[in-house]
Amino acid sequence: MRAALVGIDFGQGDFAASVEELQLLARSAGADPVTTITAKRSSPDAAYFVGSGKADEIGDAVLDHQIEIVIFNHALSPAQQRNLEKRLNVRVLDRTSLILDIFAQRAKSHEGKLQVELAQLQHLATRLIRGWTHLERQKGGIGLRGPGETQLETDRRLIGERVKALRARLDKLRKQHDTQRRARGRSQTFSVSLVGYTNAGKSTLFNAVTKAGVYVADQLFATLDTTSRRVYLGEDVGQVVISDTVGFVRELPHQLVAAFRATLEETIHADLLLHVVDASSPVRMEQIEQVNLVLKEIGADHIPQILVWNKIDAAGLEPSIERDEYDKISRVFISARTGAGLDLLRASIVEWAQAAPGARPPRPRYEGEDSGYGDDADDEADLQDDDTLAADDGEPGKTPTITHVGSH
Ligand SMILES: Nc1nc2c(ncn2[C@@H]2O[C@H](COP(=O)(O)OP(=O)(O)OP(=O)(O)O)[C@@H](O)[C@H]2O)c(=O)[nH]1
Ligand SMILES: [Mg+2]
Repeated sequence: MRAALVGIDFGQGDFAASVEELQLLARSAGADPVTTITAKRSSPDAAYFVGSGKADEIGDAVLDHQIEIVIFNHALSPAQQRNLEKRLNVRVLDRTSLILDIFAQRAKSHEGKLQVELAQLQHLATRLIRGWTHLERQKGGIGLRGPGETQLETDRRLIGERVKALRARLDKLRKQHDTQRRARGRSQTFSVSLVGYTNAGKSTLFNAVTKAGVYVADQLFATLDTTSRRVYLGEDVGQVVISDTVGFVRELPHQLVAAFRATLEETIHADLLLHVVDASSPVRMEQIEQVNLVLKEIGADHIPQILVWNKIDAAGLEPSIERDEYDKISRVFISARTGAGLDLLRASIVEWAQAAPGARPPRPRYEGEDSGYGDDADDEADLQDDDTLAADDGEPGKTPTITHVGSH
């Protein structure tokens, strides 16, 4: 789908990087960005977000390039979106809707799909004006409208009912997960969660560590569900559980953060976070900050972190480890792609696992077992197949054991 991108520079942050990110977001959603229109403003225009001269310029671009969709790098009010669609005669999408759309395409687990639908409906409910008949058609239409209801009232009621039903189902799933987690909590496997900005290289690192073959792509939000594997880290600590998670992004729609709290539950209950950073990105510091904001929002900011500076091959850095005695954060410089520095990272995880309260006595080592990362098929044996935690419907034998040992 041929798309025109619109980014307005309000003089905050790295504007070029944010436009570049919008291009990647648009491509991730399956759009083909053929032109990008930018402007500088001090504040958004109430009616069109951009000024009317700029709106005309966008209109010309729509005609010149046979644009089918215009994507704004900002949150638009329902009125702005409507006004723009009328003036440009083409579909207009804002940043929130774009991200919701990508999530909708990527969601694989039952729970993930419910979460995305809930977020989409909540977003839609705020911009429901009239003539929205999607749900009605789905349900069969005629006979659905209550007596004396307008179309708008019917739509509102249908959305409200669906939101309620989705919430109830997600609540039930969450309770199941809690029960499972409590049951698993008795055995004390140290758990590690990979977190970080989208595209930082979390899944690549997860694969390098576990050889799991998780989907890696130069796309935003390639991973939506939480996947976990056991990894043997040597005699001293035995097995740990490592989880790969959904990436974070600047201005992650609020509904999505809330909706994915359940998916991120493994993160909230982890003993240690590996905060993966794209060391080659010019906006890495801003990304670290954004990730920490989301961690705070989901209640995971108390968990100790190792900052994993990834992609050192692209950044021209050497593998190394830095310890900050003051803020207790270690920084490990690695390349998930080339494997450089993975030994340092491993040593760092082992250190944390050993220091954890309730660190368990080591599991006996099997004959011929290698202490390297997931080198031994046996390490993954009981988690090999379908061990996506988010989609886990309760097979205790197959699920990793998670212990919440609190902050260190
Ligand atoms: N040069 C270089 N590229 C890397 C490295 N690690 C990952 N990449 C690339 O970065 C891109 C994103 O990698 P992913 O592992 O999918 O990133 P992610 O953090 O899981 O992304 P989401 O799941 O979308 O949040 C891919 O094109 C990887 O090949 C690295 O160490 N060096
Ligand atoms: Mg990923």
